[in-house]
Parts: sequence; structure tokens; C-alpha cells
Amino acid sequence: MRNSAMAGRDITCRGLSKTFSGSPPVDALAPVDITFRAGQTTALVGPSGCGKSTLLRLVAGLETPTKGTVMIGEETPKDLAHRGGIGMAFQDASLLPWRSVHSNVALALQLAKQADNNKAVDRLIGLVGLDGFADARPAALSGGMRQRVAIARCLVTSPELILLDEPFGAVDELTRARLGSELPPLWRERGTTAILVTHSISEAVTLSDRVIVLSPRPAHVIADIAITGRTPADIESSKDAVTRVLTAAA
Ligand SMILES: Nc1ncnc2c1ncn2[C@@H]1O[C@H](COP(=O)(O)OP(=O)(O)OP(=O)(O)O)[C@@H](O)[C@H]1O
Repeated sequence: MRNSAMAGRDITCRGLSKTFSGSPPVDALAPVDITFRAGQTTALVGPSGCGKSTLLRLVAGLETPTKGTVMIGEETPKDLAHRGGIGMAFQDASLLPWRSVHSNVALALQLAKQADNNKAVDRLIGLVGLDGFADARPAALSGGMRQRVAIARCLVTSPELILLDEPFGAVDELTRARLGSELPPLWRERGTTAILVTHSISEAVTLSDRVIVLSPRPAHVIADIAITGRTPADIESSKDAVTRVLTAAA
């Protein structure tokens, strides 16, 4: 696997806003200035419909800003995505049903124009706990297993940046907790920068180094909370801090 993730760079959003045209137009994102730190996992939380996914899609280069910029070092998100530097996993996993688990993961390498690497694909399938399922089709997997495949697919290109939009959303609480504790070490140990959108305050606090709380639409940053301690008491106090801000903003 390439080691590009170790040379991570900050992701800088400056005066970034998005208005969707229509009648009436929808202001999804107020101008925001955020720097996502290299190698950190940052969670974005906020009320439903506030603009979290829009911000993530702008960072992915899937939407064009109305105003402002997103830069990863000297690169735009589109440039970075084009060379396989961004891995994405969304709630619906979006696997190709006619392809096996192995082939779904390997596809990310082909799309990023990277060399086939069966060893890396097999290793990641093992790391996400799907040994023995490499030849299975998505229909034969549970929702949690499909989401593990999506995470493996998102990591196989050794991206510098991963974007996760409710990646554990479609699974039960227990599986969600297990995925939440098993998978982040996979990207942390590579030095990957991660941005996670979640509705779960608990998930935001336990998975991240930092939680950014967004206002109701159009989203702007109302709190930026560093998650420092990892003891149960620290986690509870971080959860309280995030909850207080969210409740005050509602
Ligand atoms: N392509 C689009 N065209 C028009 N409006 C859009 C588009 N995408 C999103 N929106 C609108 O922008 C606003 C923000 O949507 P977004 O999906 O970013 O919110 P969110 O915070 O991720 O929501 P949720 O928490 O419910 O998933 C919403 O009002 C949504 O309807």
C-alpha cells in the first residue's frame, strides 16, 4: 500500500458557502472557516438538515461552493479525489450487487487508477473482520458487514482523507459500537485525516479528536470542542458539553 496518508495536510475551508438554486433558493451553508487538522478525526454534528452533508460533499469536491474555497495543501478536493486521495463511505454503503466483496473493494483501486493489489485488498477485508467473505455478494451480507466492506473500500487506496457520512447508520446499536471501536484504529494508525458526519453525540465524542457543532441551516460553526480525555468521566463531560451547545442552538 502507498504511504501517502502519513504525509497528511490540513484541509482549509475559507469563507465557504453553498446556496442551492431553486425557488426559493436554499442557503445550506453560511460562510464557514474551518481547518481540519491533518491526521485528526473531526466529527460534524448539528440539527437535521442544517448542512452537514453539504459541507462534507464540498470537501469531497462533489459540490461546487457558491463562495469560498476548500484546499488540501495546494490541491483542490477534485484534484485530490482524481488521484484516489479521498475515500468516502456513506450510510447506504452503495456496493455493486453483482460484484463480490473482494471485487467491490478492488474497484476503488481501479477507479483511482492505482495498480491492482490483491494482497492489500485481502488484508483490509481481514482487518474489517470479513475473512471468509471475500467471494460473497453484498446481498449475502448483513447491513453491518456491508458497511465494513464500504470502510475497507474507502481505505484501500491509502487515501490522505476519508469522509464518512453516517457510515454506521444502518446497523443495530451493538454492531455500531463494535464497528466504532474496531475501525477508527485502522485509519488512525495510517495517519489518515477523517471527517465524520453523525447524528449520535456519543459516536462523535468517542470516535473523534474534535467535535464541531453546526447551527441550524444555513450551517455555521457554533462550537469547536477538543476531545482530550478518554476516561468514561471525560467522555461523559464531552457529551454534556456537545449536548448543551446543541440544545441552546435548537
Ligand atoms: N442538491 C440539493 N438541491 C437542493 N437542496 C439541497 C440539495 N442538497 C441538500 N439540499 C438542502 O440543503 C439543506 C442541507 O442539507 P444537508 O443534507 O446538507 O443537511 P444535513 O445536515 O446533512 O441533514 P441530515 O442531518 O438530515 O442528514 C437541506 O435543506 C436540504 O434540503
